[in-house]
Amino acid sequence: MSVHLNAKPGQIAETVLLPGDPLRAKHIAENFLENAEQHNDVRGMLGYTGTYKGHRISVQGSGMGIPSISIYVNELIRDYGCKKLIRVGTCGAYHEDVKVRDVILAQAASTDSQINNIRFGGRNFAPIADFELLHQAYLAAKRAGKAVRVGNIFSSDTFYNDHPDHYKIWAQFGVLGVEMEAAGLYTIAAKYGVQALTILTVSDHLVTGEATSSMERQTSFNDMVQIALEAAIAEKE
Ligand SMILES: O=P(O)(O)O[C@H]1O[C@H](CO)[C@@H](O)[C@H]1O
Ligand SMILES: O=c1cc[nH]c(=O)[nH]1
Repeated sequence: MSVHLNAKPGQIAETVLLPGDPLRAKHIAENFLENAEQHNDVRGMLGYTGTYKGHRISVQGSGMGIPSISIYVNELIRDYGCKKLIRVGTCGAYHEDVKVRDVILAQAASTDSQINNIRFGGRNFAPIADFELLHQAYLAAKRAGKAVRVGNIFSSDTFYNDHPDHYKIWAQFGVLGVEMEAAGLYTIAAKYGVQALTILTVSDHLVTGEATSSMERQTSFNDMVQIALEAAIAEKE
């Protein structure tokens, strides 16, 4: 047990998929894992553990924003010994050639969060994905014939921004889209020397205004989950 997880010792696998939405965790457990059992219900942040192709995998809701995912990632690593953390989230796209429902592998995460500014005394840390996981996710996508984009994304502290045009400077520097957690996940994984990756499905578009429904964000985007699971179980090359 930890402060925000009531799983018993050993109930959470070393590999954990992390959707922000706890109901997406339930959807993944019910549709992708075998013999899935719920391991967490604290604060309704559902978590499950089952198997995928014979490998033990957990899926744990992480909530929205860097403060929330940081709580779960700290406890998963420190209290449950988790070693491979793959966020499966949604994002807004910054470029016209990145389409709604496209999948993005987040190679790095820029941010406006002040957490790392405080942590590193005003100097900049570059939060990056684990290369092996990124590589395996890319290969898994290729094998499945799914096109993916790989690049920098923006982990924002706000969903509703008072300066909606601010995204354009990130777009100009090649950042593919916006979500709210990856920079926190990558930083904490680096601190503890564990593997982390963020895989995102584009749920809405800042340029075109196109958007998916909240139900689709909860229950679909299966390509991303498949890629995450295949990357999670891939043997190191
Ligand atoms: O769909 P999830 O994984 O929650 O990710 C995105 O969706 C939420 C905002 O709607 C934020 O958490 C953002 O990062
Ligand atoms: O954080 C997010 C997630 C999806 N879409 C956005 O615009 N922002």
